[in-house]
Amino acid sequence: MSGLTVTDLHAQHGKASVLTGLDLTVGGGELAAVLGPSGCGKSTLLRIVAGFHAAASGTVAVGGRVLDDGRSRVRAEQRRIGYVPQDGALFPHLTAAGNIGFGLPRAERKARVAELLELVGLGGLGDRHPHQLSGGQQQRVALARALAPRPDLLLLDEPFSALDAQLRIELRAEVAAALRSAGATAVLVTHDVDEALAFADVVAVMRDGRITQADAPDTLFHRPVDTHVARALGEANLLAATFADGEARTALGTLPLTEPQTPSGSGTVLLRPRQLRLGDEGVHATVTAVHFRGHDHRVELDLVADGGRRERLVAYTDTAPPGPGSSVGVTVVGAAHALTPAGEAAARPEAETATVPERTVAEAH
Ligand SMILES: Nc1ncnc2c1ncn2[C@@H]1O[C@H](COP(=O)(O)OP(=O)(O)OP(=O)(O)O)[C@@H](O)[C@H]1O
Repeated sequence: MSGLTVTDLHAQHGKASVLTGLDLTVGGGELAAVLGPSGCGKSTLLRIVAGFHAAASGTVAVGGRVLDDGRSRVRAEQRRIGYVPQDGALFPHLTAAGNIGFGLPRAERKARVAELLELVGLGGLGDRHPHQLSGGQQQRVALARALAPRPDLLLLDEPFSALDAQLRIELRAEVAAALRSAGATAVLVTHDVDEALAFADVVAVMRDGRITQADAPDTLFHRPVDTHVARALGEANLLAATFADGEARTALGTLPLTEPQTPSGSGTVLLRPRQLRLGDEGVHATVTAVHFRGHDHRVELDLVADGGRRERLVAYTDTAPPGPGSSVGVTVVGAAHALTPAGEAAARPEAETATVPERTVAEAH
């Protein structure tokens, strides 16, 4: 199994800089997701790794073999990299089996195609043409075709984006399972946070042409390096705080910190909406809005802190909360995560971090 190492990668489209010093490491056999908004350069990154676009500088290596160093490049067809585009791009005149077997040596073709059809859950459908398959089935064929020549690395460019919500959820789990059983190293790019968290061992958050943080999904969600990553992973309560002795003083009281070694000073803490419990206990806040979402309620709250400062909060509750205008007690479950000015500066060395982060609830993705 081969890992991917991208170092200080810079890339341009014409005069526009798209990647500006991107680093990414994916271990052999690991599934990684690169998460970022539309237009941030995710496809450009994949296209450079695949060999369809040239790096301006930096290096791309797979299994220790340098494929592009900004000066010389290994040709795309010699890279042993599979690529699954958004729309699958199957050959319409070939059957599913014909698509998967295309380019394979004749001697092993039949057995390998049968094996792959099983792997992606399409046993028995090899004789169908793409127009006789559903969108999800077509994407499975595209995946099987990319895996067929046993690539060192598989690249998936938002391969589920054309599918409806339920199918996306099912297919991404199946694809992740198929890739794990094939022992593949894979990089998925997506703007869908649920997809990234559900699919990958390592999620890399992209911003301004670089990776801001790459970590296990749970670490990214609960211990982001800065407010941008905190918001990129889902709704975030970001409260003003002062830190001392491993605790944070906030408008919701004094809270333990995820990292007790946090230096004394002031900054912001992150609390996820599920960390807020509503009831009779705790600091009282005013309910400003309640949205019923089927599986839970999303509750917006207004809290007036010492000195008259307002904190807007969001909580997710299983039971129906009191309606807008009511007063409700808020208690915190678990530890708060400190986002210190020093931590923010380290995550974004060239960004301006002197500004106080907005203390509002992040927009839902
Ligand atoms: N061939 C091209 N010529 C000029 N500019 C391009 C080209 N391809 C992409 N760009 C620009 O480069 C930037 C990054 O594009 P890219 O497709 O890599 O983003 P992305 O994150 O994959 O977006 P999406 O999620 O919408 O696919 C965008 O501003 C885009 O307009």
